[in-house]
Amino acid sequence: MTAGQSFPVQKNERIVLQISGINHSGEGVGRYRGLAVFVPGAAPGDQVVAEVSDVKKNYARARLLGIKTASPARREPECGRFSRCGGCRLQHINYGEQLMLKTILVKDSLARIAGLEKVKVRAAAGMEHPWHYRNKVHFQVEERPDKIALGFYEEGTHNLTAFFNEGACPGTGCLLVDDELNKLAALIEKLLNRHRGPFGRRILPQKRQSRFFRHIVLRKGFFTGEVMAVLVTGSGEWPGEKAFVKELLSLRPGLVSLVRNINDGPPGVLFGKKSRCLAGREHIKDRLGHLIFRISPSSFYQVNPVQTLVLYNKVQQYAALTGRETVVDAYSGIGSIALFLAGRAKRVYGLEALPDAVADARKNAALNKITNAEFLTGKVESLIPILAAQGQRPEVVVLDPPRHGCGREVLEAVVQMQVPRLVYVSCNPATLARDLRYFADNGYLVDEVQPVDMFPWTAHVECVVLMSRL
Ligand SMILES: C[S@@+](CC[C@H](N)C(=O)[O-])C[C@H]1O[C@@H](n2cnc3c(N)ncnc32)[C@H](O)[C@@H]1O
Repeated sequence: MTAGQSFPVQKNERIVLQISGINHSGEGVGRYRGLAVFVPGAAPGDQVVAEVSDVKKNYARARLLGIKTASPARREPECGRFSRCGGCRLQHINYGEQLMLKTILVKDSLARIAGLEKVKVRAAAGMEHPWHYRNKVHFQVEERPDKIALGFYEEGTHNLTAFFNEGACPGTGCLLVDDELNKLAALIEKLLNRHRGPFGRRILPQKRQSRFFRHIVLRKGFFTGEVMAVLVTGSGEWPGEKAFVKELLSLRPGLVSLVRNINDGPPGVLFGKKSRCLAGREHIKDRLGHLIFRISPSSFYQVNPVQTLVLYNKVQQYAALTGRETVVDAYSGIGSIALFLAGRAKRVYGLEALPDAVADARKNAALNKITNAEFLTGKVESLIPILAAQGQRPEVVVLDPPRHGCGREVLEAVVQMQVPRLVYVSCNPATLARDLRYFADNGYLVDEVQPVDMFPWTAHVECVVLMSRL
């Protein structure tokens, strides 16, 4: 809108809107008198009646009141908690259409943010069975006066949607999570209630920060079946701990790892610094392709193992190694990409900030008898210039940063190294587009983008990108 112009819609106005796409949060998008209007719960192809709830300079947001004409892409959401629980955003859209929308989302981000309209974006690679794919889940714990409940917070709130032993679908858990982990979570909730000690009864729900039981994190080695449970609690004595452990192990004798993590820090931080193994070992193992990985409670490990193989195979294809190359895997986590590529490279360096993950990566190299991989602890920002100063000239650099993308220093250092081939793995199309613009302005051709659907039914999409130095 330019100064002096009035807005095409007013707050509380009812409008009829044709929905033509989705935004990066999975909300339906339509245009009303030229203004983009976002409608949560609307599907592309719907004609909806909506009430405007918020008007901003470049867009408005509206509440879905009714559907005048339903899109052929609509489906009945599978989960009774859809739209309350903030996890899934696209359960009302059929899976084939979702994949198309995610491909378009990536294309649009590259065009709109980076001006890269001509880049080849392949169709998003989807799953054959897109349910119960998550090998990791993190439940919030709520201490109510009457019980302890596990669940997820509703979008942007601290209201817990409980997942087990109550409500519309008791015991079903989350449809994205591995079923064995759902069952384990339901059992843990029951046993926490049985062995909770005096804490829950003392604490009022509004004082959430001071709650003793904070989170339950469950992980499973999808290809090994090994399961880990981490109970994140405050530092106080838990009188029921021994009885809880004993009963859990008698009911789940195959549990490979049971850990208590102590966290007295602010509520936004998942893990504290101290952990104690309550049973079994402090890690689990998983297999990816021909490799075995050990995974510690706090280490990053991709959550969709089936699609991780699709992603890593693409990375391997784009890296096009012949056995003579030096490869840098920046943001290497527990070393999975570095080790995946090591068999086809002369030497691989993994760069990672988290000491626990680097320790896992080194153990993973030994476990797989890989001797040409070296893992360095520190920020990629400082490690890449150090490698460059040592005279390393990698033929391939893989970048797999967190959602906020690469720091400017990383982009500059990679360009200065004159790396012939870059493979960028991203979980955020917006920061990916920003970083690709930088590479395109500094001597790189963006050859191809492959979106991979790591998170069906959510609005997230992962991408692998190949770039070559002109
Ligand atoms: C998206 S994960 C990728 C992990 C790994 N490539 C994989 O596929 O499992 C990003 C990783 O970057 C690490 N990290 C975040 N910021 C970093 C930085 N500035 N320097 C080095 N590592 C960083 C995180 O600890 C995390 O392990």
